[in-house]
Amino acid sequence: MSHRSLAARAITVGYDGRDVLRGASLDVPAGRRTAILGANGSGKTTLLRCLAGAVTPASGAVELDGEALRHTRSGLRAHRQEVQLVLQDPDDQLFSADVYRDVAYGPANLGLPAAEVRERVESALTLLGIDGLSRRPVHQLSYGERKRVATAGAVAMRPCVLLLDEPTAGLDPRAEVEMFDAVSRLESAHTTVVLSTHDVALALDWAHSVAVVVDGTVVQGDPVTVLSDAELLARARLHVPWPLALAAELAADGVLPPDVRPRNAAELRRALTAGRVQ
Ligand SMILES: Nc1ncnc2c1ncn2[C@@H]1O[C@H](COP(=O)(O)OP(=O)(O)OP(=O)(O)O)[C@@H](O)[C@H]1O
Repeated sequence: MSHRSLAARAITVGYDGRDVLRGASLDVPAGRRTAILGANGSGKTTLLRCLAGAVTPASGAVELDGEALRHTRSGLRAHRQEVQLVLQDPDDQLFSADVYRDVAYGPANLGLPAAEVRERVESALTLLGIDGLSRRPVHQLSYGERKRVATAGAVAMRPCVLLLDEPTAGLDPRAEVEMFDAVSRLESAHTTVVLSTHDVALALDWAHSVAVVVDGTVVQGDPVTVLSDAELLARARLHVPWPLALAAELAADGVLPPDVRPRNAAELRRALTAGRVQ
């Protein structure tokens, strides 16, 4: 398994004759963390579904390592071995009676030997910190537990790119930290991670690149630049993340220089003690 780049090139896609995305482009360079932000209904899930090959755009292309995805049976099958999507609601994804069988479903479907399926399931459950749930009936699990099981199912496919649709929505703060611990372990194992979220502070702190879905298109750039753009964020029904908003207020009070752009509490603290970030 190795990092691979994924991209959407000028895709137009909609439902029932109504376009959701109109010529939207997104770049996910290999190994770079990409966060997708946007209002409810803006098209984040639609974009992720296109990247995963689950929805076919009316025009434009999805490319993996520069090669256009072919929406044929074999093209999609090959794509899904490399790119996995974890849906926002785990109940849209889970269907087996118990956790083990659910996580094993994908690898077993690839026709892998039983020993390899077992090894993949066990390592995915360990990576998500849910070894103890292996024999539990899925319907008895809490929402947060089901979310981890759904993620383990995608991880067991050993994708090069993992797309996570709102992975922290509905999780308690500790579970959120644990989800990101799991994401870090995946990155160490050469999986490129893309996620959608409404959490602007999380995107600022975590991502290498931020993409805002707004008015049917995508505005992508480095997190500090994009998330300092109050006009863009207002159009997207988002707000400036607190570290940048607080630094701007402290700059207005003359406490910080105007060009300080902290990405998190630690950077803000450093700026306050040292006079500026870096
Ligand atoms: N299968 C579908 N059939 C018809 N319309 C759909 C379908 N899926 C999504 N839509 C519509 O497309 C638009 C974009 O939906 P999408 O789920 O991509 O948005 P989102 O940005 O992920 O929203 P949220 O933040 O609420 O999860 C919405 O208006 C939605 O109602």
